[in-house]
Amino acid sequence: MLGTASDMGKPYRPKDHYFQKAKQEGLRARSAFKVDEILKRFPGSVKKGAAVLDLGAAPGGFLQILADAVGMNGRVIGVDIVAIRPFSQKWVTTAVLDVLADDFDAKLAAMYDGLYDAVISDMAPKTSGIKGTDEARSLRLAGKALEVAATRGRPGATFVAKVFMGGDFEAFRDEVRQHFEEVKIVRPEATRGASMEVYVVGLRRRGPAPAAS
Ligand SMILES: C[S@@+](CC[C@H](N)C(=O)[O-])C[C@H]1O[C@@H](n2cnc3c(N)ncnc32)[C@H](O)[C@@H]1O
Repeated sequence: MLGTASDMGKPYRPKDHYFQKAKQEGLRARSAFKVDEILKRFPGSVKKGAAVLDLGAAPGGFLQILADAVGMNGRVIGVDIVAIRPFSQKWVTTAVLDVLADDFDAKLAAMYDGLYDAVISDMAPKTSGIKGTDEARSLRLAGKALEVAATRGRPGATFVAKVFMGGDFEAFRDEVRQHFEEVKIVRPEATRGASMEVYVVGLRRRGPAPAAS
């Protein structure tokens, strides 16, 4: 069986089962299967009509799944430091933004100044090969995603962020617990065997509603 824990430690295979399946299904990235699995595991986490923010969204695999999940009465905003090929669905908007830039919050608010029902991050740093450095960089990106969820998420909102396990992972999970009623750690089946990545899922953001920007 492919893509399961039994793959742990197997060598990196760029053109694996999920890569081929993504190609066949017209998906922009194999990672689409990861968010699809997360949404299926937590029914109601992203509903029809929801406003969703996707951080680190290029090339757009997650966006394809999220666009279908929210439907035409929803709204999906996708940002990344690299450009995302435009979507035909009018409810999907993308922009080239660096979440760590000083003007990120202002630029994001200029795109959409409402509250989000879900903030999702698949952001990953360029890896250096130095474990501690890569873990710290991954946590910094996830930490920024959490800050956005805490300041722009509606009470009851969903949070999903990819994190490389290790380092201060547990402190980050505890921080997510302060903002969300329930926190789950998910390693989707489509995760490559040797990868240390997991998704921290926060369900039901605790109130009150953040002040309007
Ligand atoms: C694994 S890829 C995302 C794949 C995407 N979820 C999909 O399904 O197509 C990780 C992304 O994080 C982005 N990223 C890394 N650092 C970032 C930052 N500071 N701001 C925004 N995006 C960033 C990278 O450019 C990269 O496209």
